[in-house]
Amino acid sequence: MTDTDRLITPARRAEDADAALRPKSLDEFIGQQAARENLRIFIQAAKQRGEALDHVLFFGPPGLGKTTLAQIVAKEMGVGFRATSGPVIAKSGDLAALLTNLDEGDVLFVDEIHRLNPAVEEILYPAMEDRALDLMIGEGPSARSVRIDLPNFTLVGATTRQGLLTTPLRDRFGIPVRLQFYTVPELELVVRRAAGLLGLAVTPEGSTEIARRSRGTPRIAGRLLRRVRDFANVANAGQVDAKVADAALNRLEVDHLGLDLMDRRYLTMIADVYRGGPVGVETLAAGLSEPRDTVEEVIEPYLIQLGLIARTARGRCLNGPGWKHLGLTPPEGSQDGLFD
Ligand SMILES: Nc1ncnc2c1ncn2[C@@H]1O[C@H](COP(=O)(O)OP(=O)(O)OP(=O)(O)O)[C@@H](O)[C@H]1O
Ligand SMILES: [Mg+2]
Repeated sequence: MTDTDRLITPARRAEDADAALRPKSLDEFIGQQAARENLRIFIQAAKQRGEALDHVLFFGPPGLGKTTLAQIVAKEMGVGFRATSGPVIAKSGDLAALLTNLDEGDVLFVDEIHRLNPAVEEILYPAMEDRALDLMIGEGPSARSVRIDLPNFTLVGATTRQGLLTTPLRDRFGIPVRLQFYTVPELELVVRRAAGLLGLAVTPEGSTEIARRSRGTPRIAGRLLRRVRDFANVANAGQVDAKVADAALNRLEVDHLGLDLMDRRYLTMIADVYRGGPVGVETLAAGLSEPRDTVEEVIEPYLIQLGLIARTARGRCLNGPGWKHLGLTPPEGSQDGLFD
């Protein structure tokens, strides 16, 4: 099983008919209250001054709403939205073409901005700072640089790996926004809103059950809701209540915390093979046959959020709640007590 095969992966999957469920305005956007309130003020101020919004960087785990917010920023500013992504921009010329084709005030959205190649990134610095493009014309001794003015634009970057951004790039974003995992009550609202859009009847207990198992992630909430709907339809259940949701999610092997087989393999490996740790992430990744990135970006953040494991300088450790979730008791002398 690779990560993208998992029902509960936060990564995009083909089945995520994202467009239909995507909130279209700041008012419609659920949760991330601090980020939302700040954005609202910055947008209002920029509009009052008749300026483009300062450059915005959204960072945080997959599926929390970075792309959605980027689109909302453009909508709320009343400007055009152009989207691209780090790995797609191969040459500096590609970026130059994108930038010179922007209209005044436009949002240029660069997804996975930590994956820009360094030559392309160089072009971005003067573009962000002075809204200008420095192009080299000719080669050798006769080469000269010409400066082309760009329209005022807003760069909106998104990344799951803020730590991989170079400092000069990170420093050029006036508005850095960290997205947080959603609380269960927030995810209940996400589920109810999505159910409304899908024309599906869900009881409050049904939405709680789905929300609790959605790993703090609206993308997963939407996906689980669609799967639960399939079970409900086939079972001729008039509405999704806690029982219908629970039965469906158990069948899908998503447990009551939202963990699946991969998470349990990860936890079990630390418990059984490494007596609760500490164990290095490389070792765990090798044992699970998963890339280290997947382990760090996809599997661990939610387990840490739940307090089941801890990342320490010496490696990963299973915490008390982690042992408990597996139905095991920590061996004598394990690291457990430290992280309870
Ligand atoms: N605040 C929210 N309220 C309701 N639905 C949301 C919210 N945030 C995200 N969603 C839903 O979750 C889906 C995933 O969001 P989005 O694509 O913006 O995540 P992302 O952070 O860009 O993920 P990735 O890192 O994979 O690009 C959206 O299609 C949307 O339906
Ligand atoms: Mg995205």
